[in-house]
Amino acid sequence: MSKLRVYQLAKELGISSKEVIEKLSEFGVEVANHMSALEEDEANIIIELYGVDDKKAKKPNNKMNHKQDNEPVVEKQKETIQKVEEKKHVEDHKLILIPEKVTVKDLAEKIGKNVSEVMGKLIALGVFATINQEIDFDTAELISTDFGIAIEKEEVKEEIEIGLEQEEDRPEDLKARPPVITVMGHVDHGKTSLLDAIRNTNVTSREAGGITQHIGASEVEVHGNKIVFLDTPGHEAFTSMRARGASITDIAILVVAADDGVMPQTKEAINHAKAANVPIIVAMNKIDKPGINSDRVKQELSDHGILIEEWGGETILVPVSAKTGEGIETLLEMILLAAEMLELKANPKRYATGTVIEAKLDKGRGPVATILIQNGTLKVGDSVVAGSSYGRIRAMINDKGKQIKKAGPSTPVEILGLSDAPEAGDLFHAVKEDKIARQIVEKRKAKDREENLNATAKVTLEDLFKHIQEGSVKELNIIVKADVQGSVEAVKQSLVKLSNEEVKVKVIHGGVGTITESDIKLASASNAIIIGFNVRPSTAVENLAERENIDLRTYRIIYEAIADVEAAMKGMLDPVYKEVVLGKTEIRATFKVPGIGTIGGAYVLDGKITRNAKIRLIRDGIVIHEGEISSLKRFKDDAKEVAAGYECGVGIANYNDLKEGDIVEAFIIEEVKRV
Ligand SMILES: Nc1nc2c(ncn2[C@@H]2O[C@H](COP(=O)(O)OP(=O)(O)OP(=O)(O)O)[C@@H](O)[C@H]2O)c(=O)[nH]1
Repeated sequence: MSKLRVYQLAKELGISSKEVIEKLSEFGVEVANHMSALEEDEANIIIELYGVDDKKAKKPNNKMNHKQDNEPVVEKQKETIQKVEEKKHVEDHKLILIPEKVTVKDLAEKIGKNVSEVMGKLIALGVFATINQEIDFDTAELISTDFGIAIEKEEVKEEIEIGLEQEEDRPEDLKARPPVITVMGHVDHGKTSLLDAIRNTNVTSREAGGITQHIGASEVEVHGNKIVFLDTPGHEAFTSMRARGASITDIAILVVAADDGVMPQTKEAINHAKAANVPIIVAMNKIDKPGINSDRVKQELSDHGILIEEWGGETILVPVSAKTGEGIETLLEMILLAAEMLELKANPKRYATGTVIEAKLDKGRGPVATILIQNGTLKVGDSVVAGSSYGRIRAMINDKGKQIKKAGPSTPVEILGLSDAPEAGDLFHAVKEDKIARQIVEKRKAKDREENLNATAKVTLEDLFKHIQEGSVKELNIIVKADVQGSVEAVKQSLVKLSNEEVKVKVIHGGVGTITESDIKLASASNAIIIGFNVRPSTAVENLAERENIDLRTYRIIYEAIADVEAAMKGMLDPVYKEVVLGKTEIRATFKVPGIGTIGGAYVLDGKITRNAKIRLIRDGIVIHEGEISSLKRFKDDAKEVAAGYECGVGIANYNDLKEGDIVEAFIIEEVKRV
């Protein structure tokens, strides 16, 4: 007699595979999944527990032992079982939520481990963090997984999203929902053909021949159970959508052509599905082709961490042919079984939430979006928000092209009535009233604008040529600041003359004085670079420029600035050397030392000053001298370097006009390794 599989036994007894697996586990029998084959005595445990003569019993009966005098023993056993079940239930449902950043201490506490254990794992990863140091979620997840503990990222609710906060679902409101499937695999392995074949098995005679609306997802029905398939290529669903925080797939079908085996995109698909923690079912396609070697495919899968059930692993592999239809029925059944194990549930009673799968601007119908409802029920007339668009549902169309009035969890629907087309991966929410929807979107748009302004890729002389070639830069905006008006004018004129057919050089602002915060802001808003002559920005301004990614260059000689810009435009900029500022030191007193000259009593404000550094003397933001250090002392002793927060005596070679309040900027010249 062939061995009974878990799901077959479960079906026999009218209970779920999950229940069988759990019961077996209580009796010390661990099985991988519903496909696992059971030994006779293992199956007997369950059969005895649920009763052979009462096949459809939903609850364990106490006919384990038919002798009346053993009744108390049976009762006791049940009580044991019950306790284990309760404990397991609590453990299963306790979600450990960890924020994007977490201190080592908090992580240890949350996952119930000693700080030293957590640190040990961190060190093994090459991360030397202190107890109060923050680590990111990915690292926290690696460590927790290592302990065998699953954690989830705590979503931070932003103030602007308050209108979307909803109460937690009550357990009694949760109802089973259909699984949502993504098909992944290497190019030409048959993803599209497989989806078509699946849809074709499912076309009812009424629909056959009718025009099926393409809405980016479709529902098929197998033995009265629904399965939702997304058309989005699996990779996209896993990369762009995941990057935007959307997780829409319950199970991934990995299509592997039997005649081709595991290929680069197959590997990628495996990695994506694993990273997203989505179970995989392998559809070994094209089995109708002659001379295929399925063992080779299985071996290759195993080499990439996918061990199939037949080889003692957990992954189900179904041989199929999208061409002949062979195996499609089994594949669908396996999807349903896997879905059963996941116990997918949602609450149809709440406002709908979901994810945008596709969206476009339709000439006749306006913005049209296909959304997958993941929780709640969406009704025509509901006020909704999706990304930065909002509106009221004017009409809903299902995947069969039929207008519907409402749609529950795991339903893909096309919706009309949004203000603009949202983006794929945008989250979708129905809200109480139009006003809330509009407010949320206004706030989101304002935030986007602010972020965009900050995130615009800024032009630099280094990458100017690349931008010119790509055609993305047609104008080079420059801000010129100099110590005297004459220099400003001279630089402006020389720069403007550099304009050529591809790019026009524009000096959008020029002025006398040091480089200020408002220069940086202007550069940021107009994507300009800043050139300074004999002027230096303060540390605060320098930091701002760095934060805003502004290319800020300072020169002593006009010709050098012009030459740099010219070279950059031709793609020949070759800054073999670059200046690295070490730190700034303030002169707080001056002393005349006979035979040596003026020495400044100084305080190192930031960074450091070193004996061998070059220096620049800055007074009121203007460079008045550039040269070298002649002496650097701490008290009476010569010092090699003095760090921030310390006092020192500084002498400048061939320069005696030191004044209180002068800034000595120390720098070195480093060679730039060109990429
Ligand atoms: N013999 C045979 N050919 C198949 C089968 N499934 C797909 N094909 C063929 O394989 C080729 C690729 O199939 P597609 O469905 O376009 O593959 P895909 O993975 O969707 O390809 P991309 O969308 O380009 O990534 C087509 O020529 C199909 O006719 C099958 O089961 N048997």
